Amino acid sequence: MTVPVIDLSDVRRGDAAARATAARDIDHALVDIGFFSIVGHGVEPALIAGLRRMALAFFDQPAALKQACSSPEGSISRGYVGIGAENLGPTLGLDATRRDLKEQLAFGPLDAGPGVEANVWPATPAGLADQIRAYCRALEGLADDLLGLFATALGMPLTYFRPYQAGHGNVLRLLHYPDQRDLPPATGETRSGAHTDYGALTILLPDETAGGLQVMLRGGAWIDVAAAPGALVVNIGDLMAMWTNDRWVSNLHRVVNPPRERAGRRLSAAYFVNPNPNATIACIPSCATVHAPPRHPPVLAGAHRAQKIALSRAGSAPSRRDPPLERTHP
Ligand SMILES: O=C(O)CCC(=O)C(=O)O
Ligand SMILES: [Fe+2]
Repeated sequence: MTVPVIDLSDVRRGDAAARATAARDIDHALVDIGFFSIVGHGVEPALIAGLRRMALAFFDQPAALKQACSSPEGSISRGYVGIGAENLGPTLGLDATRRDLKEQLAFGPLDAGPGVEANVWPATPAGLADQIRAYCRALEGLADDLLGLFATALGMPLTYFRPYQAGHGNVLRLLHYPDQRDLPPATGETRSGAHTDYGALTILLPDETAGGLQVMLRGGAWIDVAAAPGALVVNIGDLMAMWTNDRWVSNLHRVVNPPRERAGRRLSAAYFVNPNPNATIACIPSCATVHAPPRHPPVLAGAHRAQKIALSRAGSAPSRRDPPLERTHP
């Protein structure tokens, strides 16, 4: 089994039949594996190349310059976070004591609004802020297109998810996994521990040259998430799984170390599409029946995310009351 590829070119041209086909293919992918990749997504190759170049230029700066953009105390997903400070294994209670061998730089919504935390804009490299803004604008549009297709796939009106995004909590996270010749892993350390994403969906710009991203099949085997040049990878997070009553799987994924003989770093950019923090996420009407009543109590989107971020920073995790890893089909 491989991660399916979905071409959005005809959908973006307004072809109704292509839209119905894409919605069906997305539904199958999200039921089976929780991941798919997209081509024909409309994000300009030059925008992607520019983002990658700027991100690498940021991470290549001296540590003191990066630390000057540190995530403010108490902040959720803003600014620079160094190696080992946020680790994904502990967010599920898996790999609770392991560090992720990555550093990151995160940005929230571009438009400040009530209750929206300010971004930390690095002064260098010059042009980074403009590049981030342009990429985030493009991905905001793509996220809206995808959520429209998700709504169609679930038999709901096209704009069903839009109100949940109005004061969105989307986050762009640039992720740099250093060359491991400079940073040999300690026993058990990997680029990223196994985790599920927290929100509605994630649009990942992968590093197709470096590899390393893997997703778990329902049977328990790990497979590589291979992406064609120019493709973006889409997966859903916990809140979308709850919304769909576990019809769709918020699947376990991780980033493994490169083989010892294959050096090199990995640069990826994850755009996390998070519902409004004050939105209540409860089973979508089309996803419940008398025989399959809602399985999850309603949750406040912001509270779920804050809890996960706290676990990623805690270094150890309490056991979860409500394990999200459903390995059976609904
Ligand atoms: O860098 C990657 O390829 C994946 C990162 C990831 O899964 C995450 O940060 O949630
Ligand atoms: Fe992830």
